[in-house]
Amino acid sequence: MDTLEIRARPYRSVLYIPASKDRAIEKAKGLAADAIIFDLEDAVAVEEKAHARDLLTARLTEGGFGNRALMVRINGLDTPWGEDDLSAVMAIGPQAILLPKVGSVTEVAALAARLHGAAATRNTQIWAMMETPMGILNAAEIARAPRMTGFVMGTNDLAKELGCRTRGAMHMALQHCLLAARAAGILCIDGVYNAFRDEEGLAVECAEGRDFGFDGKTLIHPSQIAIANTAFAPSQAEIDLARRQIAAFEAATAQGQAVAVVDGQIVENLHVDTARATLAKADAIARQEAA
Ligand SMILES: CC(C)(COP(=O)(O)OP(=O)(O)OC[C@H]1O[C@@H](n2cnc3c(N)ncnc32)[C@H](O)[C@@H]1OP(=O)(O)O)[C@@H](O)C(=O)NCCC(=O)NCCSC(=O)C[C@H](O)C(=O)O
Ligand SMILES: [Mg+2]
Repeated sequence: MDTLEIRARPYRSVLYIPASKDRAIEKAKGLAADAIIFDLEDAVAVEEKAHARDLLTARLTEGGFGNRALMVRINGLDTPWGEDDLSAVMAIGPQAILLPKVGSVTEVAALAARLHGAAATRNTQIWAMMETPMGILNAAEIARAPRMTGFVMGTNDLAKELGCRTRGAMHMALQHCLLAARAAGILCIDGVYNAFRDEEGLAVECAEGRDFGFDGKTLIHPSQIAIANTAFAPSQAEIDLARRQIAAFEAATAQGQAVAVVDGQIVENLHVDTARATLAKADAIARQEAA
């Protein structure tokens, strides 16, 4: 997939749903999340792993999730559940498989080779949880792995591995993964905000993630969706400015100028690229919300 195809849909809100919770799976059909991660890994207790796998297979086969992007986070292939998860997922062929705790490009390439062999997964993409020190260090290579189209930051695991106590202490890792993702033309989604009843705190963290350049935020509760959808969408002021920048630049170039001025700031061809990307994102959101 090329970058344009990858960016054809929004990923403002990416909701985790424990695959063991049938009620939550059903509820997802009416939620305004842009994407859903059905989780077989950390949100599912060991005793429930097999039940969750069977339930998810049944629900995904039934369908009814509309236009949302659907991905499945399997257990690591080095765990007792990973191979069974992969077999189940290969029969369904979701849009993407999210591989946890990725440490190297070799792990992704091995998974990609296996997907190649099954008809249902011919078009299945791979996403990587970026949440181990080795994974972060290898981010640039992982971002270029076969079938790789997105990173999800795993800030809980990363904090555990680093022994750090604040999000600020992970800024370097977050930005390193963003650099790697952008260099490869793939998506990059921010980590979860654990205090799911603290709406103000979530809004602050979403604003920071948007300022950094993330495409959206992973979420753990339906009440977080609207906040992320607002934070990661272009505002009306940004859309208006983008239109005025494009118009001013086109008028300037028609007169042989390479630079226009809008609101006291220069507008060059690179700013017009950004303005067009803003409008494309707004269009993608409108299409998603109309579907
Ligand atoms: C956090 C929760 C355990 C809270 O659950 P609960 O107390 O039951 O919430 P509510 O009573 O407020 O629920 C209200 C209704 O909403 C539905 N619900 C709740 N959560 C979800 C959801 N995620 N998706 C869809 N629907 C959801 C409830 O069923 C209620 O519905 P109804 O009864 O019809 O009114 C719980 O929200 C939860 O389990 N969240 C997901 C946790 C999870 O997925 N964790 C794993 C991902 S985080 C992670 O691993 C990140 C990464 O790897 C890292 O390292 O950082
Ligand atoms: Mg994790």
